Amino acid sequence: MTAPIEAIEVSLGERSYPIWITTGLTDSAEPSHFAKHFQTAVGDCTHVVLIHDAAVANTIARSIEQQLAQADIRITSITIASGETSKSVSQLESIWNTMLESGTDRRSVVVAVGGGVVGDLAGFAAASFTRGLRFVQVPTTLLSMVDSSVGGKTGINLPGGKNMVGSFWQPQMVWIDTQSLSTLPDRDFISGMAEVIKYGVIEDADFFTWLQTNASRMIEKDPETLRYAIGKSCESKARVVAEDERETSGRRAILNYGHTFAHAIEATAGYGVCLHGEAVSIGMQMAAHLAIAMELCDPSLLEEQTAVLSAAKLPLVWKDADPERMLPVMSHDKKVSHGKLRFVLPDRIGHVAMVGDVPTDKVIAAIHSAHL
Ligand SMILES: NC(=O)c1ccc[n+]([C@@H]2O[C@H](COP(=O)([O-])OP(=O)(O)OC[C@H]3O[C@@H](n4cnc5c(N)ncnc54)[C@H](O)[C@@H]3O)[C@@H](O)[C@H]2O)c1
Ligand SMILES: O=C(O)C(=O)C[C@@H](O)[C@H](O)[C@H](O)COP(=O)(O)O
Ligand SMILES: [Zn+2]
Repeated sequence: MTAPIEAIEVSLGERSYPIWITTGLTDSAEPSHFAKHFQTAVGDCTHVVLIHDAAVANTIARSIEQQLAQADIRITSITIASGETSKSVSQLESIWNTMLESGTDRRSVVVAVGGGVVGDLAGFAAASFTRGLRFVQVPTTLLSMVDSSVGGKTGINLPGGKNMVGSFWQPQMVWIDTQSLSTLPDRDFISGMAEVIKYGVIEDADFFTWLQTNASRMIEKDPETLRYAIGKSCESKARVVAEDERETSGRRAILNYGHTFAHAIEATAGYGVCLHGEAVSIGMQMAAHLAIAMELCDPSLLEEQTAVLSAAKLPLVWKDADPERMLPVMSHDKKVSHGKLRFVLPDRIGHVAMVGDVPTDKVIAAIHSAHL
């Protein structure tokens, strides 16, 4: 039997915070759980800007609003239209204006309720309004529970590049209630599986072995299996972020495995056409092909990765993969150093390295390898 609530610490000195993992406690008979943990994490608070995805407006966002109101906290509620196109300059400007009109001040707290889109957008609104407000993440998709709510990367997209404007801004607490996954569409759930599998390939070979048996059980949403995988993923992310909060030493860049290709797929397809996790799955395949071409790893790594991604029903190829369109977008990748692309490539399951000086013809071949 899983404990009703578990905590994982993100250890960042004075910016440390807890990730709480529960199943059903947000809506439980004793409805003060969220409010109690919220008040412990943020301290004094009389005003919350509750930024939530339209898809959860009548479920978890409403429960949280009611609990905060019962604790005598004034709420300014902002609903965000579902989908990647909301991570935009115009949506951010609209949030800033609502914050201004509603009397948001430096003691206000932003609470983000939704998937990675709302978390990244609301996090950047919190980081930028009056130069920084406290904020809390309440992730409601698998992807946001295992990845985007943890670690403090916030931001928005530009048409020519993913996450091009943003900041590192850590939350005060992450509140995961796995019960909210019951309403998540299958396609979005499966998209999140790519980031779960990523942890196995980049830094946790034992977790990868576990996924070889359990990935298919996860997509059946078996509750115990899900809780275990969410916990392992959060531990993995917290470990890496604690070692390199702002991606300065290079350690944190391992979390970008597959993303140089993935972000170019998302931008060239048009945001929202290929979901982030779908693009990460295809990008991991391209990266594994590239690692083999660079003689960094054995071809069996690609076979094992393909098997687990397939068990999770993730896509492995992209019908419109076009190097001519993708390479210019890839040149804006945040790992580019002195004008040169660098890739996170695996040398064995559970270990990756940052590799520069990759010949362009090999990159083009890797893109073609995952072209339908
Ligand atoms: N900051 C980071 O470290 C980080 C990490 C990984 C990904 N990301 C970003 O996260 C975004 C992707 O996040 P995502 O996969 O959560 O997508 P998302 O936020 O677009 O959510 C996916 C879909 O699920 C809906 N939804 C959300 N919660 C729901 C629920 N409980 N029930 C029913 N529907 C629900 C949303 O309306 C949306 O249509 C991308 O922009 C990506 O770049 C950021
Ligand atoms: O937290 C990180 O660091 C990551 O790289 C996690 C990624 O899954 C995530 O998609 C992130 O937003 C990508 O960051 P970017 O710096 O390449 O925009
Ligand atoms: Zn990602």
